[in-house]
Amino acid sequence: MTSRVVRPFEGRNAPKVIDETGTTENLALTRRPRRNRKAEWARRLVRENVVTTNDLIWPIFVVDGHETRVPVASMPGVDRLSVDEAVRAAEHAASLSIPCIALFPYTDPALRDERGSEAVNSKNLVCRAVRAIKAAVPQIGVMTDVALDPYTSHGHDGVLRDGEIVNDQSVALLVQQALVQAAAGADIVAPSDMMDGRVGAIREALDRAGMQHVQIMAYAAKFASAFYGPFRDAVGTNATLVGDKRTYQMDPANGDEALREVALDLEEGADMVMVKPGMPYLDLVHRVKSTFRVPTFAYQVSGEYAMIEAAARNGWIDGDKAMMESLVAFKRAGADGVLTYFAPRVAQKLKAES
Ligand SMILES: NCc1[nH]cc(CCC(=O)O)c1CC(=O)O
Ligand SMILES: [Mg+2]
Repeated sequence: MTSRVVRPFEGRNAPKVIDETGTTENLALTRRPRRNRKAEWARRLVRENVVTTNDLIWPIFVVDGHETRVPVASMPGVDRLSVDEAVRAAEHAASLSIPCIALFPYTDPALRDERGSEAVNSKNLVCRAVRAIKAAVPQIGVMTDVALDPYTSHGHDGVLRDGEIVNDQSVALLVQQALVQAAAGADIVAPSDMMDGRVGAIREALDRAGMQHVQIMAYAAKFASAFYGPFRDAVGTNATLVGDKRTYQMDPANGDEALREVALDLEEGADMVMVKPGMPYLDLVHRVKSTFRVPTFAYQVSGEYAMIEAAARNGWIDGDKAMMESLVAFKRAGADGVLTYFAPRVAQKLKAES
């Protein structure tokens, strides 16, 4: 062995070079953490967290058309799917045992208006997709996004009046939107708009309409983030968005406030809560889970996906390994599940390894 002690150091455990070949005395270590890492079987034995297919929610973009797949340039590997293709994707997800998919529409620009009226049209693209998917693949969970941004001419999640996103008037529309989605067959409605009081209002309206079984996943701690850029390409809101969303989405500097937001949504009846984005906010995934002990989800958002894919496609990181590492990090932080564009790839990989 040619290993040598380079820097001299003293103490009980100092290894002494005992001959000119560089051989040393063993350190008198009681604890050697490396023992538990000595082989793959040993690492498997002490592994604290695992990613399973049960942890995955797959976000899917839908678009008008027939047998149509429109690539999202800023999300390599992700396409917008026409309803028939979305049904095929749902079948694929079910065959991989992915428990749930989440639908996001690219709304025809001609249908976008000041109030986002298309959001409450019971025959809109998302409602049609939900009906088709639930008819063909009833065993998969379908989640819909409650927010006006893909439907408004200004790209905001609520109603814009005199330069302000007006809260209570927005909530009234969001309630109608959640109702048409639930009536179409959505299993989970997921308000991502960050208006105050919308969870309670939606819960009450669903219950009054006899839809007590419809779950609410609240985007409870959602931040005004630069990591949503590619998503806004996918749903066409980069083109429409006027200004930014900082009067309703949270300031990335705040952590305690996220706990207050989560507490409110739980009081109002949220069944599950979400932290979004994911990786830059793992501290909050951990704090939310350890504070409330409720089903807690993280959204690995479009920009996170795009960063990993861009680096991988440049040969700068190993994409598959980075994907799995990012997902186990969510589990380690305490997430019960992750919304991720990688879902089918992860499920495929887990299936191949089992
Ligand atoms: N209500 C909009 C919405 N729902 C999910 C995302 C982002 C998801 C992603 O980036 O993957 C956004 C973007 C936004 O708030 O502008
Ligand atoms: Mg809130």
